[in-house]
Amino acid sequence: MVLRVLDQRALPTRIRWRDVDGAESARDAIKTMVVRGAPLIGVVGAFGLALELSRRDPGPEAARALAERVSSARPTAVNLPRAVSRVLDSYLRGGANEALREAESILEYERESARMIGVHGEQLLMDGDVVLTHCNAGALATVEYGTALAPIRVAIEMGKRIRVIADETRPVLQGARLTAFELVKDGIDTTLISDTMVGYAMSKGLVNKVIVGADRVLMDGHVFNKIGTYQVAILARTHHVPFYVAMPLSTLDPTSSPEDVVIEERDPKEVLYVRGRRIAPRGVKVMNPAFDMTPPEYVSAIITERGIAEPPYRESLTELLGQAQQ
Ligand SMILES: CSC[C@H]1O[C@H](OP(=O)(O)O)[C@H](O)[C@@H]1O
Repeated sequence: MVLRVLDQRALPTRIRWRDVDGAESARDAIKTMVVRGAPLIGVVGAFGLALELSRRDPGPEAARALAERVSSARPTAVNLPRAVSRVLDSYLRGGANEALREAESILEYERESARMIGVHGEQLLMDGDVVLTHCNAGALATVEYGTALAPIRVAIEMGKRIRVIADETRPVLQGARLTAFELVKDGIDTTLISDTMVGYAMSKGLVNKVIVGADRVLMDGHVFNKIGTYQVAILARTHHVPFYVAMPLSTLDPTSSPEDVVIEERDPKEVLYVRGRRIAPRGVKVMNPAFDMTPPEYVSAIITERGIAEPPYRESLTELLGQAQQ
């Protein structure tokens, strides 16, 4: 048995599939961003580990080592280690079949969470709104509805006229390549802008709301998301545009402090090249942090599958988490 995943590095110009049949192929698919997006890498990591455990039944020590290989593929999104840990615990507790059942349960959880984020988040959108989004937090980052794109999809399903502005999201271009791909395919009115145009669009009153996804959210509302999110949040605050974060509770990290979170530094080539063409001279230095942190004071509300959390976030997120654990 294998998990067939869409190679997102080839989108939007080519549809290319890749098989994940174990821990190493899952690690490689996640690390090289064949698949990306916090919930989706959790799902792929879970299945990669579960498929290997069900094929080899390697025993506890080897299983722990395999889990570590998958969990360490990317450091920032909390969904990955959480999902892998759930599969490992299931294997240690109940064997290989239990591990596969846990992976399937994680998939179903993310599918239903995405839909419910849409149902709750839709209430924040008004007919005629133009919603700006950053990076890709759609079906290609999760399962089906997405997170940031879920309220947009549900609002449109309910008859609201919603238009989207997607920024390109350098350097990996998830906005231009993935969000635009998804929304055009769905027939949703979408305008692509470069990252440098966000301030201009807001200054001209072209943006009514912002919704972004998340890779890790702390209990006090610090949001770790794609690089560039922080500056979108600052601009939204400056222009009095509500800035919403959409995330399943699987992305909530109840224990870490901001200084504990590792911001992934990716290959400088992602900045030096665009689709294989070099755009900067040899010898230039490069920074390539894949994520940044947005402090809670810039976050208008956090949309989850259990409802909408409003400041102060420690109280509201604790309440929603408590409901989820009942
Ligand atoms: C719904 S999680 C999507 C989240 O993941 C993206 O990062 P990457 O493309 O590097 O996996 C980005 O931060 C999105 O908001």
